[in-house]
Amino acid sequence: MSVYKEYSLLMYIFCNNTHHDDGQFDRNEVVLYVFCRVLGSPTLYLSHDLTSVQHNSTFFIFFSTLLSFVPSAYCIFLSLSLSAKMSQVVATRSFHSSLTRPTSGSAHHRLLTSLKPPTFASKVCPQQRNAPSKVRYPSCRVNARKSAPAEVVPVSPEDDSKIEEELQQLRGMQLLGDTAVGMWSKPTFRRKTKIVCTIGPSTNTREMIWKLAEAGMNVARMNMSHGDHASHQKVIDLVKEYNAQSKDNAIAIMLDTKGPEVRSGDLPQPIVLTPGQEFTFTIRRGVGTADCVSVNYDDFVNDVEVGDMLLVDGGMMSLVVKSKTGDSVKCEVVDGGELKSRRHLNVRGKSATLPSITEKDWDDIKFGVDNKVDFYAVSFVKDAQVVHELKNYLKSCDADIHVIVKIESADSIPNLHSIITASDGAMVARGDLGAELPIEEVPLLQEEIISICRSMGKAVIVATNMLESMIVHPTPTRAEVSDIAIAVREGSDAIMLSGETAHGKFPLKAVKVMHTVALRTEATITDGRLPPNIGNVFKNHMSEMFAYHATMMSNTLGTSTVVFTRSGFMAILLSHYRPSGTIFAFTDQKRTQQRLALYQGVCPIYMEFSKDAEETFTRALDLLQKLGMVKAGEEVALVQSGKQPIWRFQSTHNIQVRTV
Ligand SMILES: Nc1ncnc2c1ncn2[C@@H]1O[C@H](COP(=O)(O)OP(=O)(O)OP(=O)(O)O)[C@@H](O)[C@H]1O
Ligand SMILES: CC(=O)C(=O)O
Repeated sequence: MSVYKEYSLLMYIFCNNTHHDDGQFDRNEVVLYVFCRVLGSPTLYLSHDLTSVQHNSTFFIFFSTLLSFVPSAYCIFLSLSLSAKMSQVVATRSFHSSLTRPTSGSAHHRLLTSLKPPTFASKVCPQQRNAPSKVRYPSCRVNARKSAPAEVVPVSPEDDSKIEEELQQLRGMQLLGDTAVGMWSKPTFRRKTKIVCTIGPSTNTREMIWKLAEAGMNVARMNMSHGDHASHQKVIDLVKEYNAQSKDNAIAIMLDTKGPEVRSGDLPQPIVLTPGQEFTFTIRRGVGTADCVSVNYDDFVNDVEVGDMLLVDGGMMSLVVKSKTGDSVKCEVVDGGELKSRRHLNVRGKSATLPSITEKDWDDIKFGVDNKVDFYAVSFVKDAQVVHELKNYLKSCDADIHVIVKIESADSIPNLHSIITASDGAMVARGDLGAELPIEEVPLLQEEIISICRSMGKAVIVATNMLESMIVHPTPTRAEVSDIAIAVREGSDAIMLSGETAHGKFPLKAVKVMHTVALRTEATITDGRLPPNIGNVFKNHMSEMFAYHATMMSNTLGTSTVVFTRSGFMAILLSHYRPSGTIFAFTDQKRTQQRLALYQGVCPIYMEFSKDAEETFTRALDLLQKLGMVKAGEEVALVQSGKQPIWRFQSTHNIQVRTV
């Protein structure tokens, strides 16, 4: 069914309109192209110089756009003598006139393929020309050129002197202004992909939380499989204390539920398993001998069958089931190793028949509500029902906590779309995923989950083993570095450190390596890549259109984006379009600032809003300049859109290009 929208569009452009003989397009033409292309509405074109209107390429775009989409549209050319420094586009939606909104993919395609010169189309939305209908294989365009020297920090974590040099240089910025410069003076300020750090015995002190934040941590994760409420409370309090002190940086808090995981019991000391050896798992409590250990799940004996392959510790060891009794499962060791306390047990190809949210999880979830955490990472989600159940519970508590589903169970795979649709984002939990499913499926599923999340406008985190060797070694393997680069190129919002920061020997170095590799990789991605069907999710929402066009403008003009948000909605929406410049998200809500820390490309900044829009804009741009985030004379795309209007009518959305 075609979508009919009723609105009228008034487009006006005030700008220093320059004429280009070289066939290149200027800012006005970009703006015109962008808006005519999709809105297809009566258009008023104001220009101080009609020759620019007569320019062949402009005519081409103008008429091909209007005629191909909107036969009834009309355009008016006016010649004005304007040289204002600001170009402004205002689209006003009302319900007085009726026009068809051209949103069909084929129309888009027609327009894009008819556009000349091609450089323009490739500048504005190159990803659509090549977009496959289903992303199965890496589709990103990577330019092998070197990144700007200022953005390259040393790759080797050993090279602390160079890192320190960079930190010193950035710290110098603190002298620039009188506001706290926490985030912006750290080497995190241009990295778009966010870093999640699991906090554990290596990092649960005040000193380490501060150092992790300075090194680039954006989200602190607490794994409820370990520790108790008292130890997690201490971490939450420390992160909140850091956030309160650091006016311009915020660390989000993520509570990761234990879920229905099956683990072996406590052992007085590690047991060495050798291939061919007989070994027994029992549901009897408190057993921990050289050839038998307890399992924490009473139905374990019923769930496994003779011939099943058991994976211990994410596949570090494996055993085949040989026989069963009423309370025990006898196995033969296939791949041996050292069995320590409380290790994960997975049955290849099977998920445990436990509910996704256990009693312990509900207790932990309540703990999260009381402590106003930002995200739940829900383990072993198998279907969307459990997400609805949790969301309903959170609504009943009036708790504003976002739900990230962990994709790690074999049963979740057939339900990926419905699970992700119900959630606020997903985590590719590769540890258990690679144990429940054949390991070679993991990279393919990672790519697919990222692609689904991107097309649905949901956050996505890639987790587990990213720098595993750095738990004990100060340098990463080359394969680990490549793994980070792949997750960044695939477009994940965040990448996660687990044991590396929880109990590793080099937690800070691990964060620095992750930061450096992500930053270096991002510098090779030349333009924002839109997932092919992202528009389908929000197609009825005007904000989506403005996020899309703001992204195209920002990519074409090479600007960063400035947005003002209370709920975070518009900043998150913009993030999903992955503009190539930074999204500076100003908010007057601390919770929103904290939550936005997870989203790719978003620099969340807390600032009181004034009643006057213009005054707030000026203060925001001044602050960015003071912090060294933008320079005088630089242009930024300032977006006013979203669900909750601030300083505008519900029906009026804006993109302005402003010169700082
Ligand atoms: N709060 C904590 N207290 C004590 N140890 C912890 C804590 N958090 C993590 N760890 C240690 O760090 C290791 C790695 O953390 P991670 O979050 O990856 O847990 P995991 O048990 O390996 O896997 P999963 O993420 O699937 O629960 C854990 O196995 C545990 O030994
Ligand atoms: C993160 C996690 O739970 C996993 O990889 O299994």
